Amino acid sequence: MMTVDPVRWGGAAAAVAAYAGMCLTLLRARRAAGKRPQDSGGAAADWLVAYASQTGTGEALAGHTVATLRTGGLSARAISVEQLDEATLRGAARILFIASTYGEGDAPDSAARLARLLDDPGMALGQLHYALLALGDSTYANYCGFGRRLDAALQARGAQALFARIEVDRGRGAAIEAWQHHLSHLAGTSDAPDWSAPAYGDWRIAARRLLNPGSAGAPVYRIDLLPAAGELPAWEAGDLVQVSAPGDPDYPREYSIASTMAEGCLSLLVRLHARDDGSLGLASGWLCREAREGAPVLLRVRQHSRFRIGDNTQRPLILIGNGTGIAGLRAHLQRRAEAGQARNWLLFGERQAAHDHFCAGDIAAWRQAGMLDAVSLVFSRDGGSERYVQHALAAQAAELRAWVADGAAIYVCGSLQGMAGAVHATLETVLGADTVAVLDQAGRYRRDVY
Ligand SMILES: Cc1cc2nc3c(=O)[nH]c(=O)nc-3n(C[C@H](O)[C@H](O)[C@H](O)COP(=O)(O)O)c2cc1C
Repeated sequence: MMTVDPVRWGGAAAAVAAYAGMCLTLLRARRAAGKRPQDSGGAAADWLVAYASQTGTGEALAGHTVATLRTGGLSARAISVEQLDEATLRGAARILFIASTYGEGDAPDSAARLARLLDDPGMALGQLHYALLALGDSTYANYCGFGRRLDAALQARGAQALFARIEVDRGRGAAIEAWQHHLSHLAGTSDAPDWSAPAYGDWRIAARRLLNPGSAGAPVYRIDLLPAAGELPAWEAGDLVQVSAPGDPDYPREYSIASTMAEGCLSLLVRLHARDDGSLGLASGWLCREAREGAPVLLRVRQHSRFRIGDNTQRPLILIGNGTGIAGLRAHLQRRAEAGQARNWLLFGERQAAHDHFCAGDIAAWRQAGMLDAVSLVFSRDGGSERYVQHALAAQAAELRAWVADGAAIYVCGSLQGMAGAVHATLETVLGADTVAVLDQAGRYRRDVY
């Protein structure tokens, strides 16, 4: 489904005229870019592909975009918008932006600097030609909110669009094909590399266990999966999977992986979602209830580089989460235990210790093995003085400062509403907003929130 503003595509004649105009603009842009026998790939690339991506879809599309431009002999390089500094932005002649949206119409974490730069009324970008691929999900009220704001801000600063913004609804192929089509024109090639998403693999449910019997919240299941044949594919702690549910194969659901490869199976923690009318969510209902043990599952592993350990291996880790967010934190803690990295502090929140103490056995085992320095468990309905993880964090402000001074990295996994925003605000209160921004820039503050 192509989701470009319908007004722009209102009449066939207008569309044809617009298309002809666009081709002219592209032709000019291509001439201006000049053809290179081979790509320098260096800092002086003619085309920058700047991605603002949270979970890697935009980053992967940026890689494909660069590859397509290079196929046509153009010099191109992909960078995260985190690396887009003021001098680069003011000096760039051509940038292709790929921007996803998070929260309720928010920018991904990596886009904080870009948003600040574009807020500067003194920023003039008359020299810049750009195009924008906005990634989003039309079930959110603020569909492609950040991409749309970015587009408006670029135009307000005088930048000129090479073609109209393209919006991609939940990864739908038609919009991506439209983007590819424009790129092929830019690069003057019909020989674009294959962009197809990796195929789903055949897996099966090896085991399924209810983790919170008697909970006041919705049931959460641990689901262990194995490939139907052959070896486990490679993944790292922090990575995600996409599951294609039979009732809704076009919209894969993403889950954080809760286990390490060394454990020999891929585990997910899935909360059974019930709609207002009592019917079960399509994907979670199928995974948690309808599919039997042994049932086939179509699944693919996705790298989530922003939530991997990266170069934080030697650092102390502060791991903060709630609910099924323990999944991503569990994979990291298990990996740390396997690697003998003991400086870990887990802060985890749920409702009642008696029912919702997810991963209690793992936590006890890590503690006993000396792999967890500190554990702060907060059960909001048990009547303690600390109700949520952000309150536990605030109550231990001195420890938090000491850990960060000692080089710690902070990993947050779980719900965006209620948890991640409040944790962020607490971090800013305790550490200072500047320090949090520096940690973020340095890859020492990583989030997998949903
Ligand atoms: C927690 C969460 C919040 C989201 N909020 C929005 C939103 O407000 N508007 C929207 O259009 N898409 C929203 N999305 C969808 C993402 O923008 C979409 O999945 C995108 O393809 C992700 O790209 P990325 O992997 O490059 O970050 C949200 C996704 C998640 C997981």
